[in-house]
Amino acid sequence: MRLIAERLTASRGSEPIFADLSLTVEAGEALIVTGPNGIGKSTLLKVIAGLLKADSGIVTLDGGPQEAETLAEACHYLGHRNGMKRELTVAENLGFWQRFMAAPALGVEEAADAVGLATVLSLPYGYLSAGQQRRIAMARLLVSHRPIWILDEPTAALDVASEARFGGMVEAHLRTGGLALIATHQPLAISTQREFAMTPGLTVSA
Ligand SMILES: Nc1ncnc2c1ncn2[C@@H]1O[C@H](COP(=O)(O)OP(=O)(O)OP(=O)(O)O)[C@@H](O)[C@H]1O
Repeated sequence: MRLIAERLTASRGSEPIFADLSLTVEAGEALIVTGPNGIGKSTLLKVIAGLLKADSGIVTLDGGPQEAETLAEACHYLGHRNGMKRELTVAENLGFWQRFMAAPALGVEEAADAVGLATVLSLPYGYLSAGQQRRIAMARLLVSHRPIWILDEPTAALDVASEARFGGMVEAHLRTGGLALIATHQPLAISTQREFAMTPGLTVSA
């Protein structure tokens, strides 16, 4: 499996953000997108996930799962927001995502346990601390199977132990043939990674 973005050009409003940007991510690999605030990392991830339309260029998945008709169906996207309802319990939130995404993988309890939070399942999500909320958002990646993980600053708000646990989660995902595209300002504990540095000046490739 290979994720290929070719000559992507994107803008927000009337503002050009990047042009002719190309990258490839292979199965088993994490591509880490870095660069200063406002350079366009989140925009790039949203375009690749199919959440924003590019002005031009194409994103393709070579050798992806046959059941996925679109790239969006083959990926988990975790943005700055966690995508959880504050009033629902942690278990209800994870259960919702498991049903919504289909392709169930770990059970809700197992996924919460994998992020070290098996004890908070019956609490309203809104009661959790910022770091705990982010960890439960990561558990969402485990309750259904998607071969592509697109993650925007996933470790913001995490403590050191949780950063290490996150690195282990991504490595396990890569070992089973998945791939990851991750925007971050922080070093990540992932051994199989390659950096894609976005710099001022609009044409880049990786
Ligand atoms: N909804 C929007 N409408 C208009 N402009 C936007 C919108 N969202 C982002 N932008 C602009 O697009 C540019 C790129 O933003 P983006 O969030 O992709 O950057 P980033 O590299 O992810 O930044 P950061 O490191 O701060 O998260 C910024 O100049 C930002 O102001």
